[in-house]
Amino acid sequence: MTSAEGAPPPAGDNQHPAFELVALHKEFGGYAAVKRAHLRVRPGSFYGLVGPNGAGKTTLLSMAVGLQRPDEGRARVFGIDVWEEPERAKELMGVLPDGLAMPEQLTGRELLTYLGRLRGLDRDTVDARADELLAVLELTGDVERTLILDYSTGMRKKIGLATALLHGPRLLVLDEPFEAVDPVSAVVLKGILNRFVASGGSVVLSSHVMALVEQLCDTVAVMAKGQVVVEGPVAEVRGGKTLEETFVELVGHHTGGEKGLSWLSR
Ligand SMILES: Nc1ncnc2c1ncn2[C@@H]1O[C@H](COP(=O)(O)OP(=O)(O)OP(=O)(O)O)[C@@H](O)[C@H]1O
Repeated sequence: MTSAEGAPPPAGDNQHPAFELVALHKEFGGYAAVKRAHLRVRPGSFYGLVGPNGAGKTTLLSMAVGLQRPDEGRARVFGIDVWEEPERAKELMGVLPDGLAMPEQLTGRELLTYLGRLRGLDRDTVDARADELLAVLELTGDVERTLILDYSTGMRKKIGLATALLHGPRLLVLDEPFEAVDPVSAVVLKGILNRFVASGGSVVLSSHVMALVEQLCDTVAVMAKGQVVVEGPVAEVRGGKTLEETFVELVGHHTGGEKGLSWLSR
């Protein structure tokens, strides 16, 4: 639903969910990777999406942000339909997809300048924001001359986060933002995300690190086999245990760790 005038909701308008996924469904060759999944993220929420390998998290998030067309279902950002009004939705959203393809022959600064200009920011604004983002994410000094081609995986995550933040979105959708990021940089990233939420932004992130989700997020959804099996405030979902214990109880069914691989025994 959009406002009567068709204009984007004003920055402080919290009458819509920040992110609303309705019955999103995707099959690959008859295999349902995501099965009519629902999510609702309230404005100002720090929302964690967890699930075992292959649960469907990346497929769900990539449909939700407009990168992969769903077979069925809807995705809305502050009431704006991602598939019907992609440009308006993208103004409101900053996205860090999994395995982001980047222009490899650019430096980090060139990438930010290029994307900033593409998104309609004036040159001075782009330069000022790029300066700040590169400094905060420790991508300055010698790194400034490094092409993205030669970036490490963690550096790619950081420049990816910078591109997601550059246009000042209200919602961040981040697929495994902490993967391969060193502990010092992780503290910096957490600080940035916490500040973003404290100033009224909303964050949805997927992660395999339960301690991190427990530490950062107020709400969590657990996905398994293409479905959201539990969703709620982290404290409620944990129910007195650690999130990791709850997660393993909900989706863990492996016992093979103690048997087999006998050739590894000394
Ligand atoms: N393009 C594709 N073609 C065929 N199958 C796919 C494709 N993309 C995803 N899948 C399948 O869909 C399922 C969900 O994959 P997805 O990457 O969404 O899971 P995930 O929860 O993000 O996993 P992980 O935690 O390992 O990153 C998997 O079985 C995967 O093999």
